Amino acid sequence: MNNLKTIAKDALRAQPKAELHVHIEGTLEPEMVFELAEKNGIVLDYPDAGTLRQAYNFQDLQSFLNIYYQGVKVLIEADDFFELTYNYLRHAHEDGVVHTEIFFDPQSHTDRGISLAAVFEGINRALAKGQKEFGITSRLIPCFLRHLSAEAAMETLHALLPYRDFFCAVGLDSSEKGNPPSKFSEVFDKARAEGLLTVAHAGEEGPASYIWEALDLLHVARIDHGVGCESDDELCRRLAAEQMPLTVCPLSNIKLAVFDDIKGHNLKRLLDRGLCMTVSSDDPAYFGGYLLDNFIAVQTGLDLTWDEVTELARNSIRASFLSESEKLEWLDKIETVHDEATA
Ligand SMILES: Nc1ncnc2[nH]cnc12
Ligand SMILES: [Zn+2]
Repeated sequence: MNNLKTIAKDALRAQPKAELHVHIEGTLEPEMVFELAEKNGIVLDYPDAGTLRQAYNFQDLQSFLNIYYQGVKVLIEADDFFELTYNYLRHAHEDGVVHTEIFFDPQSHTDRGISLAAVFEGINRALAKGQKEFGITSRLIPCFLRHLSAEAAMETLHALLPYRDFFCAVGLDSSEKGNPPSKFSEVFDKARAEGLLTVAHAGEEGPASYIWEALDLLHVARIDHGVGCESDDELCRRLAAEQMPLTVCPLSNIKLAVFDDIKGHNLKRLLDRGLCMTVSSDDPAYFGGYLLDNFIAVQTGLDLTWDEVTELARNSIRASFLSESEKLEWLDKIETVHDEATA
């Protein structure tokens, strides 16, 4: 099987995949927004879930974030975080996700008076249940909100450290333009001194220089998005030489107008240049698709071959924070699925 035009969905689902870029708050479906708002006595600006969904018409990252931070406000109790995370895991399992590395935004909860204890308790309970029921393994990555100050990020890091056993890395997200990685170099220095890995959103809407900064100042293990690298040949050569993973979110990029349409997306062009490309869903409740939908979108939109799709699956495992032995196990399974499908 060289081209997946006819059997894409089942084959794509069967291929073991890791999801490396998903914001748990971005898996909050409108129906759950309303259910939790009612339970927690929160008044919403929209009459019903359908109307809220219709408002998901974004011009850019900021127009999305304005609605996303409204939605977050319905999450109050540990049980809310449990339900949110468990629903995502069920969806991910249906899509053939075997391992997931989940972002969350501590400041968007603590700034509303929600304790980190409640956030970690709810999410961790769901992760344990998801592993037991679905066999999905996971890591957690709290992100600093880059539109807030470096001091606030440092305070957040200190508040997170008592929960150090529950996360493996820190990240950087929110409004990119005007908030370069360099603003957070001290916080990331401290995080690395604590033995944490680092990742950062860079080159989603921002310039290639932000990707250089994420590499050289934040010493990231992965670049989240990174599609803005294409304008800088030297940067592309470096990313390829270092096999620095990019966690690319195709449907997100279309919804937020980073590319006009999927045919213009640079995932395949960058794959052809030897970069370590991976595919993720970012905020699936807002962008019209979970991981499998993203794989289908790029496979059909960019005419990816089965070999190219398999390379995306391999890269997702290679770029994950699993142990080397766990990676080898999944890479073996990916080869088996690949060979069976091509036999
Ligand atoms: N796509 C995205 N970019 C930056 N921050 C985010 N937070 C949630 N989704 C995000
Ligand atoms: Zn993101």
